Amino acid sequence: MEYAIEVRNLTKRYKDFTLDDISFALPSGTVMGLIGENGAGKSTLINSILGIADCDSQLVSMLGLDMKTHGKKIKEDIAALFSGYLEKFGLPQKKKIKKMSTGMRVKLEFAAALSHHPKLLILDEATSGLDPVFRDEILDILREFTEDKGHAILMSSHITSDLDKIADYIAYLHEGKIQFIKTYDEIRSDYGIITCGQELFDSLSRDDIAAYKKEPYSYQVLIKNRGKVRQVFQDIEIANASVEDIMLFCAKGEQVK
Ligand SMILES: Nc1ncnc2c1ncn2[C@@H]1O[C@H](COP(=O)(O)OP(=O)(O)OP(=O)(O)O)[C@@H](O)[C@H]1O
Repeated sequence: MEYAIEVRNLTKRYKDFTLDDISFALPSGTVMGLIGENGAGKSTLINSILGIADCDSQLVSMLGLDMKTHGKKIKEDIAALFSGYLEKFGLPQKKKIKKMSTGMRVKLEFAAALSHHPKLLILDEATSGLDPVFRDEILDILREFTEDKGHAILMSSHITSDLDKIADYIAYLHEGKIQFIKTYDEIRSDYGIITCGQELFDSLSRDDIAAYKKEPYSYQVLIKNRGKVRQVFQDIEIANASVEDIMLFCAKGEQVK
């Protein structure tokens, strides 16, 4: 399989934060959504991959080339967009551009980035601050981009509903560590939510509980081995867990010890 991005054992240490031993591969022709709460390390990961931040790694390769030895060539074939891109990089903002709405400006940035015909797009919260109509237009542009099987996208976003519409894989980063990288099919078949009382909660295998929330008279349980739980408990109701549910459970729920 050809990979648009391959990262092995990437670690980046700040004084109070460590992006810890990250490994993943993004197949060509696919879109990976990078999610995680504020401060989880999404921008640090993207900046490390792009060489904007120094990091330790065994391998960072993009479009089949090693970033250490072919950084210049790789950068010709990738486009990276960040939130507030124009401001951040001090690009000339002519009056006409200044007068544009945020939505128009972001569309312009995408158009400019794509006009170089990149093979890989790396987007860090690039659509944040846009209303649903503009975000939808950007998603259409991204969908068109991925129709070419030689193209790929890595995009961080807090708007999980956007990722639901476009991503093939979801990578969930929590406190500097990758919690999982899964396809939507895997997420649907692996995870589920059970609302239950103490008795059922106690009889669930601890290995099958990803996280739970205790409510006054019941438990909300995010299970992670849905098929196995279903085999044991044939009559219980298991609701589907969205990517947002999983994030909320893992970030705010309790873990079994
Ligand atoms: N240059 C830096 N020096 C020291 N610490 C940093 C630096 N850049 C980021 N950090 C820390 O690294 C952690 C991860 O930050 P990062 O911006 O990667 O998270 P994020 O997942 O992108 O968050 P957000 O969703 O809020 O953008 C934070 O605790 C942040 O304070």
